[in-house]
Amino acid sequence: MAIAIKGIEKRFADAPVLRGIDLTIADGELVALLGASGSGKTTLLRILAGLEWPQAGSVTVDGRDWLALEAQRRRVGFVFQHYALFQHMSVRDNVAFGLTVRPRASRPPKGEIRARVEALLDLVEIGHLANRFPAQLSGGQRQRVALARALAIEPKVLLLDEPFGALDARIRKDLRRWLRELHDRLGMTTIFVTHDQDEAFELADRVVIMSDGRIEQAGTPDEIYDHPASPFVARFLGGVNELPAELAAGRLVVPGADAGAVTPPAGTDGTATLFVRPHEIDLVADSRAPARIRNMLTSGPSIRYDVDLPGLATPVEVELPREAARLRNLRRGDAVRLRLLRGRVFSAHGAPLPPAAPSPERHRILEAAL
Ligand SMILES: Nc1ncnc2c1ncn2[C@@H]1O[C@H](COP(=O)(O)OP(=O)(O)OP(=O)(O)O)[C@@H](O)[C@H]1O
Repeated sequence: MAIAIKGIEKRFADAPVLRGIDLTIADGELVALLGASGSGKTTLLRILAGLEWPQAGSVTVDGRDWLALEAQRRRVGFVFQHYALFQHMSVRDNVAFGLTVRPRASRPPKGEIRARVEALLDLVEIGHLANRFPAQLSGGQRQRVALARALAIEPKVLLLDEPFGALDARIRKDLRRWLRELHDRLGMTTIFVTHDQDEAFELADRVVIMSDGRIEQAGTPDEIYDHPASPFVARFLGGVNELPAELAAGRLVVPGADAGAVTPPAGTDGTATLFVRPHEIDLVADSRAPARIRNMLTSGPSIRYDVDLPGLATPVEVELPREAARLRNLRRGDAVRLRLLRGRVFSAHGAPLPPAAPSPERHRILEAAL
């Protein structure tokens, strides 16, 4: 089902929680809502589920006005972080619940319910646990039961609110992969809320970054990683250096660093900020350079350097692959030139500046660095 959300506004006792949400989700898409606590993710999900109503805006699903439909008629599967399984019911009965409580006219016959539940338990790989009770299951197993229960009504849209939030990191990773495969097999439109950036980027076709009731950016993981739309998104993704820069006559100047490889943005001259990730910087020993290595530490397959650049309060973080670091043979206290290989430029008032066409100089520098 394709979902079109337009101009959704929601206030709780005059406190705005959603401030004009516009989002279109394609049929069969897997979308992650990612954002800090309180940014409105759960509220948006609850509006889609029919558990909350907005003060303004519309939601249409395959062209149908969803806000006019009661929750039960939306055919939505919903899984919360704190999966409320019925403790007194077996796994089998929990999964069958949504079907057995249907009005007689739309309730499938008993035999069909049984067959559907067996098939679902197999699908989520817990057929052998059908007779157990929730208290006899691990967290990951309970989560699978909750998903099977949500899938039993053959939802057209699956909404997951931090579905793996309460589980430990390793199980989360396994369940992530499993959920992606399940989604691809069943092909329904799925929206899930998460705090976890890795989870959103690994699992979703598209990630929607929310902040303070607004969508900051919606895009594929690559689009968001490579082209953050605002300093907020660039910072939210984390692990980025912010270097003061100047744009002058089509050139990007970063004091104390060599920015020749960064595509200078087209736009007006003036002050800007370059957002550059640690692995997008190379270091070259240069006794005349103003930057100094303050610290270095081994971090798995790479070496991380803290580099002091005059005028900057915090050191610039640089990450080189081990082999490159060995060739550079740098030590603490060495003077180095920072060669910026890539980066995103935002003007002083925060707007991203569109990149200009790649220059031959950029190609030359990038080739030399690789
Ligand atoms: N029923 C309610 N009554 C009043 N305020 C509410 C209600 N539900 C949510 N809020 C407020 O709305 C804001 C957004 O909450 P929401 O749960 O949508 O955020 P979230 O992004 O999902 O956060 P989290 O990641 O912590 O779950 C919060 O400030 C919250 O306190």
